[in-house]
Amino acid sequence: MKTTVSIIGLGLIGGSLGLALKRNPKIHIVGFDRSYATADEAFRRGIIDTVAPSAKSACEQADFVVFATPVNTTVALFEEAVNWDFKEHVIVSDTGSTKKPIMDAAKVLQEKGITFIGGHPMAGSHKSGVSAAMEHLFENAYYILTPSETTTEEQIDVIEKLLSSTKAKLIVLQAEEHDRMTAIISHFPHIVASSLVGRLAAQEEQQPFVKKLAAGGFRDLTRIASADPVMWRDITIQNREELLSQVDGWLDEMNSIRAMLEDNNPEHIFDFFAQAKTYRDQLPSTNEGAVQGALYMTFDLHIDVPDHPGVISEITKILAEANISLTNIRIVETRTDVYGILVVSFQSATERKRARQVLTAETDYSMHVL
Ligand SMILES: NC(=O)c1ccc[n+]([C@@H]2O[C@H](COP(=O)([O-])OP(=O)(O)OC[C@H]3O[C@@H](n4cnc5c(N)ncnc54)[C@H](O)[C@@H]3O)[C@@H](O)[C@H]2O)c1
Ligand SMILES: O=C(O)C(=O)C[C@]1(C(=O)O)C=C[C@@H](O)C=C1
Repeated sequence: MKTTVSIIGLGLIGGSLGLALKRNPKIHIVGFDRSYATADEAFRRGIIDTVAPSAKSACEQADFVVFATPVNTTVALFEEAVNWDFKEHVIVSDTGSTKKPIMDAAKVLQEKGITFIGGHPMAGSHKSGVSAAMEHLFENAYYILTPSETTTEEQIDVIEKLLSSTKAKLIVLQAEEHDRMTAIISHFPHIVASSLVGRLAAQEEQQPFVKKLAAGGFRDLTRIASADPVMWRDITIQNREELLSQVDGWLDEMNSIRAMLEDNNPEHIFDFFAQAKTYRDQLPSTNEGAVQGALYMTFDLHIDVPDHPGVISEITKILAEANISLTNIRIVETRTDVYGILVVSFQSATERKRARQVLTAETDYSMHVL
């Protein structure tokens, strides 16, 4: 007998979860998305085994349900779900980036005897939608579970077993501590990234050339500002209190930076950067085998390539023939000589190592891992 898992919302996270759960041959996946085109793509890509006609129908046939919708939608769906006939032993979970409001909203289900355990895989991307879904997305990432007071050890064991094929590091946290920590390392940094982009846009009129100068540093720092605004609107609304406290801390920090600039003391300025460097350098890194922490990790390979047409297809052909998938490819346009730098990103350090080996064997380009 297969376990039926229903996924509601088949975007980046729901789709990636489907792919990871499909590694387990004993799982049958039913999917529902409000966009039929998305559900159809999920089916065609083999992410789900069957498309359900409604969220209700998907939920009523499942042993395990995961809501992978934007967090305010998940709350609204719980209110509807009170009237659905879930299986008696079902475990319901979600993937939302906030946990306390989701746990509160799930109380209506728990009052009906339904087991709800909150979930949040700490891995993602600025890309959204089913087309961005990846089987490996959660590997080595923390996957936070937030049980309620009534959750039993046995129920935690069941959900941990079900999610084991994600190869994520499952950990249990209280919803409140989850929301405090994610405000620090994810939600507030997202606001800062979007506001840096806003500052650039606001000053473009006076400095029309400025955006062309926005090179590596600005792009690295603001990549996440390209994420889906619906998802981030919902997260911001749900984690407002923690975000207000982060904004207060940031305003204090900016005031002390202002004072530092007024003082113009080289030692203090050095210390400011040195302390940040020391702390940043000891955070989980992109090294082989490292755990994917709160920091999004890309496994980039920098390749010095001659600036001639066809070079990208040469590289991608070699990689495709070796069955190595890449997650991103871009040219860094900071050079003015005849060589450019092609940056190719992979899903893991192992894939990057293999890519380097095959490219070394088949080309004479120099390559660097920064
Ligand atoms: N993107 C990330 O980096 C990330 C990481 C971890 C967790 N999360 C959380 O996971 C959830 C999903 O995020 P995502 O990045 O996959 O978003 P996404 O936009 O890629 O996918 C969301 C999907 O939900 C569908 N949907 C919306 N309303 C629906 C409804 N009423 N019924 C059925 N389907 C509906 C959409 O059509 C879409 O396919 C969010 O709660 C988000 O906070 C996101
Ligand atoms: O890497 C990114 O693009 C992300 O924003 C992923 C990220 C994060 O902040 O780390 C975003 C929200 C999720 O809840 C979890 C992961």
